[in-house]
Amino acid sequence: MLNITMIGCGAIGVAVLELLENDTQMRVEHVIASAGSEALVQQRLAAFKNPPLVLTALPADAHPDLLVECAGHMAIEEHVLPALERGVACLIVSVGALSQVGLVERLEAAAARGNTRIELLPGAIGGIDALSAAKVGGLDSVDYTGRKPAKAWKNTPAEQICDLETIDQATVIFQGSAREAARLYPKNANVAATLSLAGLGLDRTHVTLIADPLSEENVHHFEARGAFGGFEMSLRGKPLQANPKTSALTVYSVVRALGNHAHAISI
Ligand SMILES: NC(=O)C1=CN([C@@H]2O[C@H](COP(=O)(O)OP(=O)(O)OC[C@H]3O[C@@H](n4cnc5c(N)ncnc54)[C@H](O)[C@@H]3O)[C@@H](O)[C@H]2O)C=CC1
Ligand SMILES: O=C([O-])CC(=O)C(=O)O
Repeated sequence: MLNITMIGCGAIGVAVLELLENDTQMRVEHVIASAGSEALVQQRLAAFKNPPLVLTALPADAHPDLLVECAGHMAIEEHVLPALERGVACLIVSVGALSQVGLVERLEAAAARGNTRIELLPGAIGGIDALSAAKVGGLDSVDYTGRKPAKAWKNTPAEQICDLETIDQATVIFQGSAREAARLYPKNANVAATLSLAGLGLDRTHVTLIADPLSEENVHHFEARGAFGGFEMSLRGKPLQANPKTSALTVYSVVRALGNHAHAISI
């Protein structure tokens, strides 16, 4: 039985727990919540038959098989770095955090000292296997467009560019590098950062972000060209009801990755 600790118990975390509730090969034993939110998290877990224990940090004597982050960018510094140092293998969805200068190197160094590994999950996007394979032969360009319903851009700098309540057509709210996208739209820049890390890097990956009042999906489209040829992919993700900024595929990506650690064959 794979013993898992999960950081964060919001839209992704609760949905992952629901999917794993009756699994016989893996179990989330502990959930790490932000200090002060323990009661709220307990409430979210009330309907589970056998809920995980809620903590605010990984206890010093705990050695889960895997620590999976489903919380947000701050959790990488707070929980993932120290867990790697202690030799706990980590999986993360908040890949956008890695656009902070120096964080990739710090994670690598912590994992090396702990003799363990960190895995960056594809989350809301697909095709990362093909993109990172294409990188081996050399890439010329990677262009990404993220299109989401207008309400998904609430509380972001998009509010200074257009009135999200009243726009009646698709509006470009950002064009630039993945590095700048991550700085301005951290909660929506995980896909851009993942494509950058798999492909041409944060400065050479071109990003366009669109607020679309006519869309009910989170559409991630990218086009890559290089020595291998070219490919493009469009993923029309359904947003989670509990958090419209997050696509449902992210939940399934976490469950798939955990399953790949628990099962004899990984795919
Ligand atoms: N790679 C990808 O494609 C995607 C990645 N994400 C990432 O996943 C994160 C979580 O997404 P949702 O579940 O939709 O968000 P959410 O806001 O519904 O839930 C996040 C939960 O984590 C908790 N949390 C925040 N910081 C924490 C910390 N330092 N320690 C412990 N708990 C903490 C919050 O209190 C909240 O309950 C997002 O912030 C985003 O960075 C989200 C969507 C796609
Ligand atoms: O679609 C999603 O779930 C999240 C997203 O765009 C991102 O973080 O880049």
